[in-house]
Amino acid sequence: MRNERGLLIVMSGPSGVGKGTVRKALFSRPDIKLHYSVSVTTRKPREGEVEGVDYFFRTREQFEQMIRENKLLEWAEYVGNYYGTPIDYVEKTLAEGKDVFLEIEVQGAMKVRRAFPEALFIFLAPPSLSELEKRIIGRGTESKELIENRLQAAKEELEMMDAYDYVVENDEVDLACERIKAIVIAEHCRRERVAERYKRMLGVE
Ligand SMILES: Nc1nc2c(ncn2[C@@H]2O[C@H](COP(=O)(O)OP(=O)(O)O)[C@@H](O)[C@H]2O)c(=O)[nH]1
Ligand SMILES: Nc1ncnc2c1ncn2[C@@H]1O[C@H](COP(=O)(O)OP(=O)(O)O)[C@@H](O)[C@H]1O
Repeated sequence: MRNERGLLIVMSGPSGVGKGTVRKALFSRPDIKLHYSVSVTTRKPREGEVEGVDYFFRTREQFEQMIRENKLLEWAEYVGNYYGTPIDYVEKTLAEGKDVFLEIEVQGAMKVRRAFPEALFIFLAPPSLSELEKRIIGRGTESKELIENRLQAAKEELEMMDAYDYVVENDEVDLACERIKAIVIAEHCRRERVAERYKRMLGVE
């Protein structure tokens, strides 16, 4: 029986690369058992987004209160809105031995690295910059000005790729999911082997 803490998996990537799409595809597969941490945001809901499923939608005042009360594992301001990870869900789920999946931007991911250096960091990358631009524009959820801001943010985010443990190309959604699954399985195996070797060295079981 596994009674160790679960694995914290952090996925980032530039706006429009397909993080939301890949995450939803991952969570619709019965062969991958991850637990999604729903973030809090001050951004307005997009059409079809559901409170408590896509995000917890809050006012700036409510969000700032959560910061003051230390209810967030990390938070960041991104293109004019706050985004943050509720700490209680992450702690509780990891303690139950379950793997938690965060889909967050790069500044927040670096804060998670400080709090959870053992977490697994995956960067979702586009096949090309022109394909990325096509996807941001093609999604059609933002105004022209916001698209410009997101494209600028995306270029800065791409520079952070080096800080991640793995880079996964999102050329096709199913392939990206397969790669993430393979990384998570390999990481579990590696960590279990390391723990076993260490216990043997100490002479404990
Ligand atoms: N730091 C941080 N970033 C988040 C969190 N939740 C979502 N994000 C990121 O905020 C950025 C904007 O998210 P969103 O407005 O939903 O747009 P989209 O991901 O580009 O479709 C994305 O890079 C998300 O990964 C969070 O809890 N913390
Ligand atoms: N592998 C892919 N191939 C083609 N289009 C994709 C792929 N992944 C995502 N998309 C499309 O790109 C757009 C942005 O995807 P989205 O998941 O909203 O990105 P993000 O959450 O990273 O901002 C959407 O219109 C989505 O359907």
